[in-house]
Amino acid sequence: MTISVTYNSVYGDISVKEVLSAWSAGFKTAGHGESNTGGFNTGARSYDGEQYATHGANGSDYAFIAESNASNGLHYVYNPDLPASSNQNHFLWGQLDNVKLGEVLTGGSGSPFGFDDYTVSFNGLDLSAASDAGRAGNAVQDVIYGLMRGNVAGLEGVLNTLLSEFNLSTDSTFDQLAAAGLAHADTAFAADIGLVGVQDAAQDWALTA
Ligand code: HEM
Repeated sequence: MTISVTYNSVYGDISVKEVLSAWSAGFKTAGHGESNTGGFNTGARSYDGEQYATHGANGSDYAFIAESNASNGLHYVYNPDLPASSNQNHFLWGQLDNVKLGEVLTGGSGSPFGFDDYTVSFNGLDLSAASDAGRAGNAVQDVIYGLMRGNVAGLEGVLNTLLSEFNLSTDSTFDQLAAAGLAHADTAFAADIGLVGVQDAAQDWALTA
């Protein structure tokens, strides 16, 4: 599957790396654990679904959505019988296709996650991990647990691998990705920003991306 990127047109002349780093700074850290578990689209205490999302800590609105194109394609293993630190505990497996970054998380508890303000969606990441993958050497875990701590290195590595096939990298701007046919700007996002209460375009986009 080829990578495809949908970005808010206001970020067109900014590099992928700069946008990731701005998101990371805004997200701070989710401080994951009992107090900030994040959740699956299927429900607050569920461990499986098509999407897993969480937002930053300390009042940050920055958030991410990890998404599978497969029905019920992402699974979290939480086994209270194992120590929390066990490699076979607290890990994410399944098929990870898309990572979306933005601000002001919406949805969840049975409905699809979205954002009031979209930044970017990286689609076609094509990562997967088996049910017994554990944490070590699990690319799905590396990318998502990284983001949960505001660390974009795992995602950036995956993007660089995919973009290098096209002589592009995370140093490229979104408009350069678009010129290569890998990305498209969504001007509807830009129009949406600042229009308080108008969320339909963002929601539609979330469902069709
Ligand atoms: C789906 C992506 C998720 C990943 C990659 C993930 C990963 C982790 C990791 C690596 C830890 C640290 C374990 C340690 O102390 O070494 C942890 C802790 C924890 N996670 Fe998750 N987690 C995810 C989602 C969730 C969800 C959906 C819940 C609950 C609904 C949850 C509940 C917890 C709790 C309660 C702890 C603290 C456990 C303890 O200290 O005893 N996590 N998680």
